[in-house]
Amino acid sequence: MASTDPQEPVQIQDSPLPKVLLLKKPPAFFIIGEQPFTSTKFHYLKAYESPLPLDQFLATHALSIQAILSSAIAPLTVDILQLLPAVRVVVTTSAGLNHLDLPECRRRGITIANTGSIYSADVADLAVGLLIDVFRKISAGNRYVKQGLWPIRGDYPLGSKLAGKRVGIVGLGNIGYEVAKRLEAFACCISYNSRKKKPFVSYPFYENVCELAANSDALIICCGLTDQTHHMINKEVLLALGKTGVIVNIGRGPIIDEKEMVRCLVEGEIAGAGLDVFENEPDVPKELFELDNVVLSPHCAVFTHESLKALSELVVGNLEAFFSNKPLLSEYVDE
Ligand SMILES: O=CC(=O)O
Repeated sequence: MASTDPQEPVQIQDSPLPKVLLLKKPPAFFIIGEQPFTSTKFHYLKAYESPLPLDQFLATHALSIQAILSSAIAPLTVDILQLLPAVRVVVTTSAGLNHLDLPECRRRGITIANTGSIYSADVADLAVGLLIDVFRKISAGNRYVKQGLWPIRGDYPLGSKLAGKRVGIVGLGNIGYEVAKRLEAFACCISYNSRKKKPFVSYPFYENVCELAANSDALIICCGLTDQTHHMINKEVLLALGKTGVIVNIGRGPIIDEKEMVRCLVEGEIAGAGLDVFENEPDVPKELFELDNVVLSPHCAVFTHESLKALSELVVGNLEAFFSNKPLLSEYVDE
C-alpha cells in the first residue's frame, strides 16, 4: 500500500488511488497534528525515496502523475514538466511562485493552486516585527544586556520612533496590504509601488520604485520574485532611500541586489535592514553578522503552528477537489 502521508516512506507498487508527486522531502516541521496533508482520496509518490535517478523515476510513473505537490525547495522546471505529460495541477506550499515555470505551466494547461492568503498575517507580523526591531534596536539591546555590557558601558544608544515614519511598501498584494493595515495602526504614513495602481486603497501610488524610496523612511519588500523584480532594489534605489532609510525584505532575496545592500549597510549609505530572505539561502553575507543595525531571520516569515495547520487543510482540500473534478479552493490567477 503506498503512503498517504508526505513524510512516510513510499512503496513503489501501484495503489488504486490517484498519485500526487513529491519531488523533495518536506521539512520535518510540516508534521503537525495527527495526520497532516493526508487523504484517503490520493497517495503521495515520493521521488526522493526512489533509488532510481529522477528522470527514470518520473518516466516510470509519467502517465499516472496528474498532480504535483510542489514547494519552494523543489523548482519545477521545463525539464521536469516535459517528463510528466499527464500533469494537470500543481499545488504549491509556498506563497512565492518563483520556483514554478509559470509560462510552461500555462502552455501545458496546468492549473496552479497557491496558498491564497493563509500566510499573509504571519508574514506581515514578521515584517512589522523586523521594522520595529531595527528602529528600536530590540535585538541589539537584547545582546547588549545578555553580554553584560549595560553595567560597563551604561545607557544604550537611542532608537527611532515608528509613529509618523513614511513607509513605502513594494508589492501591495495580500501580504503588502496586511503590512499596510498594521503600520497604519502604528500611525505610519503608507505609500506603495505595485505593477498596477490598486483601486481599493487611497495610499499614494508610486509607479517608480526609486521615487518611492526617495519619499520613504523605510521600504518593505512584499512582492514576488519575477524577471521584472530581480534586483529591482539596486544601488540607485538604495541610495534614494538614503542614510536614514531602513529596508525590510520578507519577499525573496534576489529582489534586492544583496552585494550592493551589504555595501550600503557597511558604508552607512542606508541606516539598517531587517531581512528574512537572502540571495543564496541558507548562506548569509558574513558582513551582516557584525552589524547591530541589521536584524536577520532564517526565511521563516510564513511558518507558524497555525499557518501550517491551515496549509495542510488547504493542500488536501485543493488536491481532493481536483481529483473530484470540483473547483480548486485557491486557484492562482495571474493578474
Ligand atoms: O517564503 C515562503 C513562501 O513563499 O511561502
